[in-house]
Amino acid sequence: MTRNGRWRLRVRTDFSAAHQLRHYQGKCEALHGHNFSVEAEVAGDQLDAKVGYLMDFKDLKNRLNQVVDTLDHTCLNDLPGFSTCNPTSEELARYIFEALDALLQDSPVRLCWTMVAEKDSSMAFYERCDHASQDDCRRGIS
Ligand SMILES: Nc1nc2c(c(=O)[nH]1)N=C([C@H](O)[C@H](O)COP(=O)(O)OP(=O)(O)OP(=O)(O)O)CN2
Ligand SMILES: [Zn+2]
Repeated sequence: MTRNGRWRLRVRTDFSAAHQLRHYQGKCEALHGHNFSVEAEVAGDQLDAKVGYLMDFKDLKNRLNQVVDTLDHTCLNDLPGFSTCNPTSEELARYIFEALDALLQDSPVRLCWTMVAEKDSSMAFYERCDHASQDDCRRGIS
């Protein structure tokens, strides 16, 4: 059967960490902590023929948690990934995107975006931006 649609899956997790924003003019320049929320969304157009899912939510969340575990209960500024850039929500979303994207190479889905929020009212997204259409966030489509 020919289909025009595709599926997207989104998973959510969180971590706690300390950070300070160098060059920030204000209280965030001092060391402080957040309970960060993290989301990741993937897309694909092939369901597993037997189970009828794109990818097991559990598997996707495990891979996201593998990345997030490298940040949990750390001082983010001390991590190698943030030696030259501030651990802002923006940089954290990019870091998580790149690490998770690598972990999804053997999977049937393509990572679309990641999101990091310090609180419910402020969040940063990092999304794929390559030659393929932004909208065609799936493998094999150019
Ligand atoms: N674009 C971004 N802006 C800010 C970031 C960031 O990562 N990206 N980060 C911070 C600090 O981490 C700061 O700790 C944020 O604290 P917060 O309590 O949210 O700041 P406010 O005092 O402005 O919060 P209220 O909503 O007023 O309570 C700052 N900006
Ligand atoms: Zn902060």
